[in-house]
Amino acid sequence: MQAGKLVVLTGPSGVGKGTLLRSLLQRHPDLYVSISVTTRAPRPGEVDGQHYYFVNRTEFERMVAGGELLEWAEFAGNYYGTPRLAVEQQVQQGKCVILEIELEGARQVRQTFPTAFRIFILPPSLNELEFRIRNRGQDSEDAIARRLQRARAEIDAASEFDIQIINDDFEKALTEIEAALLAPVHCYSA
Ligand SMILES: Nc1nc2c(ncn2[C@@H]2O[C@H](COP(=O)(O)OP(=O)(O)O)[C@@H](O)[C@H]2O)c(=O)[nH]1
Ligand SMILES: Nc1ncnc2c1ncn2[C@@H]1O[C@H](COP(=O)(O)OP(=O)(O)O)[C@@H](O)[C@H]1O
Repeated sequence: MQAGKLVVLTGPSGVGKGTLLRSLLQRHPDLYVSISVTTRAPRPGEVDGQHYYFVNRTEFERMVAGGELLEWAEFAGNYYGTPRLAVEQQVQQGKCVILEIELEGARQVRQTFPTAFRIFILPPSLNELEFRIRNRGQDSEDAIARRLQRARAEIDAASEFDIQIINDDFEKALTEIEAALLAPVHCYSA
């Protein structure tokens, strides 16, 4: 793979990764955001092949065994993974590919693709994180508890990443991500 065109975006559930990415894509349509495979049930409004590829555990395990995933992890009781082929094809075509994945997956990518640029998004506080997850209104109490429990360990690992961005003021965080991708990663030109 071409060096420097793979970007990993990690941060606790509910910190705003998806929302930041949607805005980033609007401003920079040339970016390619990888579509993950998951065993999680679709949320209302989520479209198969657009937000995720929704599969059952047997199908997911078949993909793992077949080497079809660049990385994968279990998160809050479900499997999540990055389809390898699409990412490799997009990088070969010169695209800047963004993986929005959790900590274990990010660590795997560091082993297999050490030149990937890795960004960690932090919440202003754990209280605000919990507020955002609840306010989003998409998860059961059990799913919220699992996400918050995982959030603490993820936040503790933030220093493993190339940069840390606090998503407090949304526009400021977006501008910081843009600046990071513009300068060292060359995902697009000014
Ligand atoms: N390792 C890995 N994590 C993923 C992948 N896709 C999504 N995730 C992460 O899985 C976690 C749960 O995602 P999701 O159920 O959509 O919940 P949300 O992040 O709270 O909206 C998040 O931290 C995602 O970044 C993937 O392909 N691989
Ligand atoms: N800077 C911000 N300030 C306040 N709320 C935010 C901010 N960024 C995102 N949100 C909100 O937080 C919730 C979680 O965001 P989301 O993008 O789903 O998080 P993630 O993809 O990291 O799980 C959403 O309701 C979103 O609108």
